[in-house]
Amino acid sequence: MTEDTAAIRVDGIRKRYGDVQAVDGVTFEVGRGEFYGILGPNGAGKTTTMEIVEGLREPDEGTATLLGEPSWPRNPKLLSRIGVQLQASAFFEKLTAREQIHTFASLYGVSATRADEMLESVGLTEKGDVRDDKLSGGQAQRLSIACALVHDPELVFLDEPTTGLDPQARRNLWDLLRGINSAGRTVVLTTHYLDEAEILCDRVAIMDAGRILRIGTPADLIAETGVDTLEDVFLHLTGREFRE
Ligand SMILES: Nc1ncnc2c1ncn2[C@@H]1O[C@H](COP(=O)(O)OP(=O)(O)OP(=O)(O)O)[C@@H](O)[C@H]1O
Repeated sequence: MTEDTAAIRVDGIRKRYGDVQAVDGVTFEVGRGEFYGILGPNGAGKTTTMEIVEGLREPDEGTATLLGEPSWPRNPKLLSRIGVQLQASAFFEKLTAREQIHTFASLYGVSATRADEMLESVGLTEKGDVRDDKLSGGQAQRLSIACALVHDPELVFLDEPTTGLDPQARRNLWDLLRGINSAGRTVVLTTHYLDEAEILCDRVAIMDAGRILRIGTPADLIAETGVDTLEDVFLHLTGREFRE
C-alpha cells in the first residue's frame, strides 16, 4: 500500500458529552510536514478534537486517520510514530527531570543516551536533577515536549504548549517548536494565543462551538476578511471578541 500523502485526515467527527455537543461535524486534513493550528476560545472543542485524532477518545460519528491508519480503535502501530505532549500534571510523581525523560524513553524502548540528548535539546541538562514540581512553568513545558519527542515521532500533538508562560518563555518555546517542525515533523497545536498561531502556523482551523468556521493560512484568512489580525478574523466570523 502506498503511504497516504496526508499526515491526518479527519472526516465528519462528532462527540457529545451529555447535553454538550463538544464536536459537531469536524472535517480537515493536515499535510505531511505542515505546522497546523487548531484555534478557538474556551470550550470550542479543540481538546476533544485532538483526543479523537490522537486515538485517545472514540468519536460518536466520523473517522480520523493518522499516517494512513485509522486512529480508532487505538492502534499500537501508530504509538511509536506519534508524540503527544501531556500536560505537566501528567508527569510521573516525584521524579527529577532526567528520571522523567528516562522513564518515557524506556517505555518506548529508546536509549538513555537519546533521552539525555533530548534533555539537552530543550535546554534542561542543568535542571536534570531537579524534581518536576520544582521546575518553572516554562521548564516543565519544555520537559513535557521533550518527553513527547524522545522516540522521534513523525507527528507531534501539542495542546496549549505555551499557556501560562511569560512572554520571554513563550518566545523561547516558539524557537523550539519551529526547530521541531523544520526537522521535518508534522506539528499540530492548539492555542488560545492567536498572535502565536499567526507566527508559527502554516495553516489554522478556527473553531467555535464544536465546528470549524474557517481553514487557511493566517495571511489568507486576514486578507480575505480585510482585517489586520486573526483576532479580527474571529470577531468578524462570530461577532464576538476572541476573549470575552
Ligand atoms: N469529559 C467531559 N465530560 C463532559 N463534558 C466535557 C468533557 N470534556 C469536555 N467537555 C465539554 O465539551 C466542550 C468542549 O471541550 P474541549 O475541552 O474539547 O474544548 P477546548 O476548546 O479544548 O476548551 P479549552 O480551551 O477550555 O481547553 C466544553 O463545553 C466542555 O465543557
